[in-house]
Amino acid sequence: MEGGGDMGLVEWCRELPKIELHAHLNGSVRDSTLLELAKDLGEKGVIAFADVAHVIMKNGRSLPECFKLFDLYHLLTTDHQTVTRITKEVIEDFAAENVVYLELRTTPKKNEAKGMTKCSYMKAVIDGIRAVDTVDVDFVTSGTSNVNCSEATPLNCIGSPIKRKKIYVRLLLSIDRRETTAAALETVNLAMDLKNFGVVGIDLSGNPVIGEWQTFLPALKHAKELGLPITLHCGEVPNHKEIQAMLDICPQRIGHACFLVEEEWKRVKFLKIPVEICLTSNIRTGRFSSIYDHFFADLYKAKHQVALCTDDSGLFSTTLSNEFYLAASTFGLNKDEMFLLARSAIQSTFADDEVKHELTKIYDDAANRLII
Ligand SMILES: CNc1ncnc2c1ncn2[C@@H]1O[C@H](COP(=O)(O)O)[C@@H](O)[C@H]1O
Ligand SMILES: [Zn+2]
Repeated sequence: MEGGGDMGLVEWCRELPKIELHAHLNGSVRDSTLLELAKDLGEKGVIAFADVAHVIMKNGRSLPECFKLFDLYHLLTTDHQTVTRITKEVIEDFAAENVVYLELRTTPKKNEAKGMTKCSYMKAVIDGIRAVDTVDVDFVTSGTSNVNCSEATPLNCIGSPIKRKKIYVRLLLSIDRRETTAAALETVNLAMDLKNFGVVGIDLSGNPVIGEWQTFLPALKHAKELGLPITLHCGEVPNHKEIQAMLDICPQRIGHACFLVEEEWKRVKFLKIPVEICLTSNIRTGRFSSIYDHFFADLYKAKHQVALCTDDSGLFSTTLSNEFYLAASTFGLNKDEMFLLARSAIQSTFADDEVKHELTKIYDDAANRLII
């Protein structure tokens, strides 16, 4: 290791300014919060707390188990007040790990029983961003917005604008693979309405064995036409027809890419599509029996643009610092290389040039401390 003084690798990975590009809001909730929420619902007789607590604390989950768990998470978290709370906590947790730029993704949800629309869900998320108090947040990209949403409080009336910069938070709106074309289109239109509230793109996620590509395609095409960047959960299962179709629309990034075969990798490399890599998630869900088999090393050697990410830091009990440590210790990267890897994610963000410039300055400042 060349720099960073006597700092041990764990501490160094934590100190390193990091950029998180693939984090699902509900997958990033603290276990302690989930347990507290489950206890509340248990006392109200809505769920059996003992069964739920056991599931929340379990380690190592298959991909189908993860999606069952998300249904439970959503039962616990999907009311306005709780959405606001978890958003606040998740941002504070990322900031505590020295994440300097967070692209947080979430699926806007309708829940008639709670009087929730996709728009009011997002308003609750935005309230959560504004409620962060352990760090300063750069979030609002512009002062006003035309939100065609029938909320009592228009989004452009929520609280005061920008605080002093510390962590940049931007949002991606996720389309869940269970959704209809109409619901997916609604999400894209909402993203467009919220561009002035930190929304920078669209994600496609959810259980990869559910849903047809043709269902999402009109919404993704619409996003493209509107100039909204897209990232896709691509190749989480070996569905090669869908992988081809996904690459055909040239997304700005892809996530996971676990089951891509050589021809598909050739296309990803040719198209220079950055890949969001979630090591712990891929191992925990059983895609790779050993981390040494992970394709990270191949992409890294090929100098293909990659970003280390957590996916679901709560669900998989990880942090972005831990993901960097894992990469360094497994693939033998030194501190200089890790620093450049972290910094290189700037180009893959969906942020505007001004933010990219600010992030570059953050890394320039940190370089003296961490690698010289
Ligand atoms: C394990 N790998 C994964 N693959 C695919 N989709 C995933 C995922 N992890 C999370 N999600 C998606 O994110 C939602 C939870 O956050 P939000 O409710 O949107 O905040 C899940 O319901 C799923 O649709
Ligand atoms: Zn994901």
